[in-house]
Amino acid sequence: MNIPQLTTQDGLVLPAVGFGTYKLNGALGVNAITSALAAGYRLLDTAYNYENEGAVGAALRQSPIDRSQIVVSSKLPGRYHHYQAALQAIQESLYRAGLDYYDLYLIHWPDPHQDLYVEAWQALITAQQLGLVKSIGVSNFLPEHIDRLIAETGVSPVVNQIELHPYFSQPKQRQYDQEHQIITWAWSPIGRASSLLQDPVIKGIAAEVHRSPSQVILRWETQLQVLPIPKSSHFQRQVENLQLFDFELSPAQMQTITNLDRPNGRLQNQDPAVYEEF
Ligand SMILES: NC(=O)C1=CN([C@@H]2O[C@H](COP(=O)(O)OP(=O)(O)OC[C@H]3O[C@@H](n4cnc5c(N)ncnc54)[C@H](OP(=O)(O)O)[C@@H]3O)[C@@H](O)[C@H]2O)C=CC1
Ligand SMILES: O=C(O)C(=O)[C@@H](O)[C@H](O)C(=O)CO
Repeated sequence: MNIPQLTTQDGLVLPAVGFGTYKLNGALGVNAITSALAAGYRLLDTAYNYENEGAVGAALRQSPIDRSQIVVSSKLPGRYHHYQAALQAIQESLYRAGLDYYDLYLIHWPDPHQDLYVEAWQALITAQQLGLVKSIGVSNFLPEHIDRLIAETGVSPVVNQIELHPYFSQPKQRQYDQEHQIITWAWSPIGRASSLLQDPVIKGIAAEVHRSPSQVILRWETQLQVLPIPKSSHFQRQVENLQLFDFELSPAQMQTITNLDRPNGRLQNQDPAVYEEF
């Protein structure tokens, strides 16, 4: 499958759609991730807190695809934001996966009340210098958090992974990321299979373009220059969620979907200004 590519400000080449692995654990998880690689995914998103970096590593070893062809990304939990703890957690992440490097490593949440994310960022910078990770980024960071990282370390994240779907389309954060050459990734890009997939507006456009609701949403994200990371444990859906590049949404269809944005559109009210996850 021919997937377009995006290049980060430090030269990391990313496929325009990746594979989310939250809840894909154990042998069933390994099977689902192996199946995703067979379907054509070349970007895997995991996290220390998903407790499945081992499953990701096992799937990578089972796959005939060379490691160098796959972008593997993981995330640092809030309980390891102190510098030394963060460096050890990144090493532990690698041991769990059985990898000698991650292509990308993100701070999972800023946890602003704890206020250690700049220290965590300094550890990610060191991990990159040591070759443990090729590129570094953040997740769930607001402009004020990224401004501080840049002001205090001089190093910008290359990726910001945030909640983004038609009910929560994040225009301000997208604009900020774009102005700073940061690639925005969409987590829960199809709204975690909530009522979004049944939305009559989405279903109407899906009928117009002869695609599924999931494909319409993911295509809308890629046309916004956002990189979605849908998760599915089923091969057919994994394939469906990759088949996004042989059709196009018109400007009017794009705008109609963007208009679905709601002020309280988050799935679980996880506002990074106040939400903390450890
Ligand atoms: N950085 C962060 O804080 C966060 C990061 N993430 C990352 O983002 C990834 C994706 O988000 P996630 O929350 O998993 O939600 P998604 O929006 O990817 O939705 C996943 C759900 O949609 C179902 N599904 C997938 N494809 C289809 C389809 N074509 N038609 C109908 N249903 C479908 C899946 O079911 P089934 O598996 O049965 O097919 C699953 O229930 C995560 O896996 C994780 O890697 C997620 C949350 C927070
Ligand atoms: O899945 C993730 O990456 C998370 O950060 C979690 O917070 C997730 O959003 C969740 O559902 C927690 O209930």
